[in-house]
Amino acid sequence: MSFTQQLAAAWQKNNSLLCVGLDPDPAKFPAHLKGRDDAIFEFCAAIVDATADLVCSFKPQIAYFAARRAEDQLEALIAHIHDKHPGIPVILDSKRGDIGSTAEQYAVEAFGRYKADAVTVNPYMGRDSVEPYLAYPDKGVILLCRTSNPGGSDLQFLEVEGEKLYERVARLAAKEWNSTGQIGLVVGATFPAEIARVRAIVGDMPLLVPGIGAQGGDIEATVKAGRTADATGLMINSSRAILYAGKDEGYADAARKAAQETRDAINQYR
Ligand SMILES: O=c1ccn([C@@H]2O[C@H](COP(=O)(O)O)[C@@H](O)[C@H]2O)c(=O)[nH]1
Repeated sequence: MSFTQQLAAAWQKNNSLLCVGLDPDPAKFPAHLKGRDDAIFEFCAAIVDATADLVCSFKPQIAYFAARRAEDQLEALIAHIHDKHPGIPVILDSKRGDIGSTAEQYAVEAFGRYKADAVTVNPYMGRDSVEPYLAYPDKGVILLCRTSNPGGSDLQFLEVEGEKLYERVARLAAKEWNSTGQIGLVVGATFPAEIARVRAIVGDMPLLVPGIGAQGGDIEATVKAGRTADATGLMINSSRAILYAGKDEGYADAARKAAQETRDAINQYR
């Protein structure tokens, strides 16, 4: 099944637009995991198992694994998700971007090594830097468009021939680069007006929306701005607010409770 099909099935099966982000920071782990060689895997796998029936996708952020030489635990975690929770797509958040020959290697990293179902890509280097990922027909390619951080406006809000740069990215992605239907876009929950603008440009394209929870984005405004006519179209990501909802050995239960509340809050406005 392709990423797009898996996502559509997970939206329905779990009645959820929530994407749980896996950003493991050992400094925030409960005491019983500290010092263990496999702590990152154990921490994330427990969160995954506790929330898998509440989500439409998981999004591991590669920096949290690579910074601690824990890429093997990232591989094991993605294999665990595929094995124990088949049908829940995994988006590798690596935000790669480079010339075509190097992008080919990044695509092998995401889809061959890690076996992710989709990858985040920085489209700043243009069409040929995105094409190598599109060579994997079953995989999703999610381009940065209007990011959730305040500094995103420095470049993404620049006027380019009568439109903002993020609007140009959305238009190119939807009208010129997406002949295979694999592309999605990242649009921050911290900017609901721009979510609505992107939705108007791209039709039903899936949007990955980080920025609720720890970054303070408004759930109601996000859902109303980004939902499609069939009340889907969104993967609304929350990482820290779910991962660190509890501090002690009951952290996975606390994460489940936070995920359930977040999913339900999202569903109120679909
Ligand atoms: O514009 C963007 C693109 C990616 N992210 C990533 O999403 C999560 C957000 O984590 P929270 O703890 O829910 O704030 C994180 O992995 C970022 O790298 C983003 O925040 N904004």
